[in-house]
Amino acid sequence: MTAGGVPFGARLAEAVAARGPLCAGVDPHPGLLEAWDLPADAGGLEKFALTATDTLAEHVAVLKPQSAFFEAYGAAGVAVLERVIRHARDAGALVLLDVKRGDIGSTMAAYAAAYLGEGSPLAADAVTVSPYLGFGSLEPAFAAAEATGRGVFVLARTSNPEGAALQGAGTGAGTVAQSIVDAARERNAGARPLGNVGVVVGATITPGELRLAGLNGPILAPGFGEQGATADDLKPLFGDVLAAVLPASARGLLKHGPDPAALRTAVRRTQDELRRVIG
Ligand SMILES: O=c1ccn([C@@H]2O[C@H](COP(=O)(O)O)[C@@H](O)[C@H]2O)c(=O)[nH]1
Repeated sequence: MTAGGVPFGARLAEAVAARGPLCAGVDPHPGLLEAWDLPADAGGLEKFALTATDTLAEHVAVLKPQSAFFEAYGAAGVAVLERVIRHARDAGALVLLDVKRGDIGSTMAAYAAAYLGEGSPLAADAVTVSPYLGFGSLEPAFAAAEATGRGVFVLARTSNPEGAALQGAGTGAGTVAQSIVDAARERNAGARPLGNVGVVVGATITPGELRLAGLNGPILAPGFGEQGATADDLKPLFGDVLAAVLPASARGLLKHGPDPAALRTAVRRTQDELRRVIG
């Protein structure tokens, strides 16, 4: 166990208690770079990502860089991502790297080493993973997370409308999405205060689609903000497990930049809205 010897679930609970549940996305969209009057090159990416990180990270429990927008600039983009991870952690935020990786076990072990391995330049506090090759294929990521005090968020029912047909498809035990939640619940059994296997459930989905009670793990809820979900949607959707929810917003915050004061105001306003419903 590394990361100070404290498991991810405990570190997350402490961060949320101190800073609230908002997960701020750092998504350097080309459209946002343009809106911030920055060039669509590695220099523009660096200015955007570090301004966003240095402004937001000290105010939120979790910062979620979207790897795709960094990878788009090749090695220079990945170098910026490494700096974003370091800056965010130095500011006291937990870093949830949104990479959505998933592969056969032997390859998954290499992804786990890259994103969850102690000393890796891209190691974050947690990553998103895709269970499309089977929940069990993610075992190397679960093992690495357990060994290093990090977390894994498994896609269950995503926020995009195209996810519904596949993830809502029935199996003997219910839907595909439900089977992912149930498998995560098993892995988190007995952990206190929260296990280190989270699920991704979009804040945009219909209430009642999933049974989340007893998950005993964190729930990343993207779709909050620019994709249309609001703070008032959270209670009907997550009910008794609301305290474990991390509502995630990227564009909804970042569109207020590049002025750091305006970004901070947007974060505070969003945190106040969440406090009203989550407490
Ligand atoms: O179900 C999912 C899983 C991940 N995402 C990611 O979250 C952000 C959302 O950005 P917004 O600007 O707040 O819409 C983005 O990085 C997605 O890849 C998601 O939206 N839905």
